[in-house]
Amino acid sequence: MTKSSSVDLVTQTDQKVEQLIIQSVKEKFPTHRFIGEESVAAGESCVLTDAPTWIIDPIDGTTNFVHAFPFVAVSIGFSVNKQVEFGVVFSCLEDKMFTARRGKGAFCNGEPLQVSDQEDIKQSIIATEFGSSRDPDAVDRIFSSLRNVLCIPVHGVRGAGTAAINMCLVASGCVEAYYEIGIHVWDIAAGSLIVSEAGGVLMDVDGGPLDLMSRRIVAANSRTIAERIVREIDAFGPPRDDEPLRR
Ligand SMILES: O=P([O-])([O-])O[C@@H]1[C@@H](O)[C@H](O)[C@@H](O)[C@H](O)[C@@H]1O
Ligand SMILES: [Mg+2]
Ligand SMILES: [Mg+2]
Repeated sequence: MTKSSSVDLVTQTDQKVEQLIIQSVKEKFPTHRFIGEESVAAGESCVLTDAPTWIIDPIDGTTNFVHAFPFVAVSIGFSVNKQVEFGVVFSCLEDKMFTARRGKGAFCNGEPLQVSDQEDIKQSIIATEFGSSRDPDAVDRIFSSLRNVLCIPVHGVRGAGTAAINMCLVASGCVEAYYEIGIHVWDIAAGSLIVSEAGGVLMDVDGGPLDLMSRRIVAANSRTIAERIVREIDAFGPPRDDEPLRR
């Protein structure tokens, strides 16, 4: 089925996985709150409060899932006082479980993760996505930023088709940075902690501090690389996740 547009997909599997996660967590933590992609699509509110909150993307990479393009993930972040305390991204087909707890490091299948130490953007690979907007003005701006980044020049630009896995690629040192405009809080909550606990940095595409609800992110191995990318991005602002009339 489709949601906000003909290219914004959802399957029964997305909905079932989200229900399964929420039901099983609720049994143990009945007072906790949830922000789940498919619950929000069904009309639930999407406001991040100070209360303990599970932020869930049941399938990150639904378009990949529908087409059998082999990168999909389950992403779960847990926040208290609007700060992510732990994050888990399971890259299902790679069978890789990425985990991070604030102040305790990031891991893949139990092995510690460390971002790349490459500080020369010209020796870097950058990950990004085209997103699910097909509004011509937004697409022009995404392409203009992409052209600017590619022509720095960088070694390459890649995209796995899932924000969560792109962020785990930053944490693993396979790419130096990931940026995107148009993602949602459930795409990045877990991945943001995994990147920072692997030694990386997070910022808004305008160089300010990351705002999980702003639908914009730069996640990089270093401030140098992040700020260099920020210089090339045409930063526009889609409706925020916590804006009541965003859908
Ligand atoms: O919808 P979904 O498959 O959970 O999540 C998707 C992301 O992971 C993808 O990388 C991004 O470009 C899309 O805008 C969308 O947010
Ligand atoms: Mg997603
Ligand atoms: Mg999803």
